[in-house]
Amino acid sequence: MATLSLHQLEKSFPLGKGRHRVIKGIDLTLNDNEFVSIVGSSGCGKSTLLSIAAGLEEFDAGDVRVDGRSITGPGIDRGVVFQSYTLLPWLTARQNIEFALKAAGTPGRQCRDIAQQHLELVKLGQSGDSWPGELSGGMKQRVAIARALSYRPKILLMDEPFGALDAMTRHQMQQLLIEIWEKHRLTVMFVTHDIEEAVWLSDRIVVMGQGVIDDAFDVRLARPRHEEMNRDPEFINLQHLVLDRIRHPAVSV
Ligand SMILES: Nc1ncnc2c1ncn2[C@@H]1O[C@H](COP(=O)(O)OP(=O)(O)OP(=O)(O)O)[C@@H](O)[C@H]1O
Repeated sequence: MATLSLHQLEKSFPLGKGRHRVIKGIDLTLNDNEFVSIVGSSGCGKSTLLSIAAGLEEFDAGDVRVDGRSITGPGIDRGVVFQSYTLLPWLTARQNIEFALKAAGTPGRQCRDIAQQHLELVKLGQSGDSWPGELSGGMKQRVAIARALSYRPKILLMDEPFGALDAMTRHQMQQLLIEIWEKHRLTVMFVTHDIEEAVWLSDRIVVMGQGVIDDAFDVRLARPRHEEMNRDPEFINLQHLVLDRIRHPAVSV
């Protein structure tokens, strides 16, 4: 069970002599095991919202709850993956995961086994001794996902995780993510600029306007999803609806 709920969230940054209100009273709940993508034009506040949910960014007012409990900072109930790989270059792939496990309080003797299990989960079972500099972008991002999942969070927060990857690798990573999501019953918040990716992956797509939730669309395509689905009229129609909403916001702010 893992629900993530944001209530009346407010966030502003200093700007000149005043403040720039970036999140304006957002209410959003991600249900247990739900895959929710957040899309919206550049600068509308997607990353800020995700960072607040991760506990990495403070907020001015409102409440963030995991299973009903207010959070005040990062926690092992939430795993986070960013676009930049954020691996420590002086540690091997396995050591990067072990480092996170130790920080999460896992007894030292268990760390190696858990790290190996998670390398296998992301199909890098043979690459544990590689240095980040020896890995491709897709492999680095798989290590970052393994690391985020290693301490068994029920919520995964991902900010443009595949944005830096080529189309083929990106597609492989999307498939891997869906496999992991189905196996581990995760609740996922996924920020992306790619509407096709959002439709392909999600149960629900939330469109942000400037600091607000502008609209939301349920994705009613059957699972498991497969490549040919992007020719399905429902898939294409939904892509157009989402794009249209980004271009023509419903909520004026
Ligand atoms: N640390 C900060 N200090 C000041 N302003 C910030 C800070 N972080 C974000 N902002 C501002 O907050 C607004 C929202 O930024 P945010 O990165 O959340 O948007 P985004 O929707 O994720 O954008 P993009 O799609 O381009 O990544 C922007 O106007 C940005 O300039």
